[in-house]
Amino acid sequence: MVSGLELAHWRQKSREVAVAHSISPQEVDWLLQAWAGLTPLSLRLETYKKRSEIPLKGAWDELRQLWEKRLQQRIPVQYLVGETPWRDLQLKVSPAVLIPRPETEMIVEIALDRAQDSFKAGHWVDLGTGSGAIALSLAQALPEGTIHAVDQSSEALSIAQENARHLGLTNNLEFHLGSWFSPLNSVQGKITVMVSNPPYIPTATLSQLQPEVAQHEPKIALDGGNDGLDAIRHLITTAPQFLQNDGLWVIEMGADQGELVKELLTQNSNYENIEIIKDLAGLPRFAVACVRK
Ligand SMILES: C[S@@+](CC[C@H](N)C(=O)[O-])C[C@H]1O[C@@H](n2cnc3c(N)ncnc32)[C@H](O)[C@@H]1O
Repeated sequence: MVSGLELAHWRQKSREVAVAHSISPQEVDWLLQAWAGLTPLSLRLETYKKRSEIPLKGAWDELRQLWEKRLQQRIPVQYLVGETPWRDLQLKVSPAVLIPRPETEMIVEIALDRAQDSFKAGHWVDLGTGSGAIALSLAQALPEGTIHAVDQSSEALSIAQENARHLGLTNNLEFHLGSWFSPLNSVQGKITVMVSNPPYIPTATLSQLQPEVAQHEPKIALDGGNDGLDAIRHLITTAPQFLQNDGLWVIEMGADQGELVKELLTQNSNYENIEIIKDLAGLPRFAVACVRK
């Protein structure tokens, strides 16, 4: 237990320290939401200040230690609290999975918008599912469909499965351990939509990323090989064998990879209706194509 006033004082000080460390002060509030159960509204209006006692999830000292860890070890706050909001889901995360990014949220709408109505009851795949963010959103939106969530990391797949159980989204979701399409022989040629946010950062760039990413997020989720396009090339080459004729191919990529990805798709005679789509920041972020065989 802690008083509202004490918490407000700590919050104010910590927000200042965050700015001095080039960390968003918003992160203090995320910690307080998770640790003290405060709502974004009560934080914004500071109504929590009037409360004489606020129950905490753990010890008051532990919260302060977590914040010190955030500052000194540059551990992302989402790993410290073990969860993150994404779209309308609250997802468990651990250092075994990439923290799902806000810019990825759009990929779900892109796939749902462009999929023909008849695809909605078909087989959808989320390749490199990580925390399960994309697959779970699809499972929620497509009760008639079957969503196959694939990852090469067994630890990541366990987190995705835990998220599915916790959110009650297990009915139309299947989990597969393995590399890209390789565990999906049973649906070969029958997949209606492939969605993937694969690793796409060039290996040499990894060490230049901010410490929160470079030191704490899983390398398998980030490293896209020499030019960052290893996984994307593989998905372009193998998808036509696994997707049905007319099937939809959707990926997220690096903001500077749009032209290259478009060229790779254009060079492959199995793709048409190639489209590069910008994210909310106006950066080319998604590639969509239709498989024609
Ligand atoms: C950029 S993360 C995306 C995670 C999640 N889909 C998201 O958007 O937050 C890439 C994911 O691909 C997985 N991955 C890397 N190589 C893979 C492979 N060969 N086969 C399947 N998954 C792979 C990683 O483990 C990681 O979970």
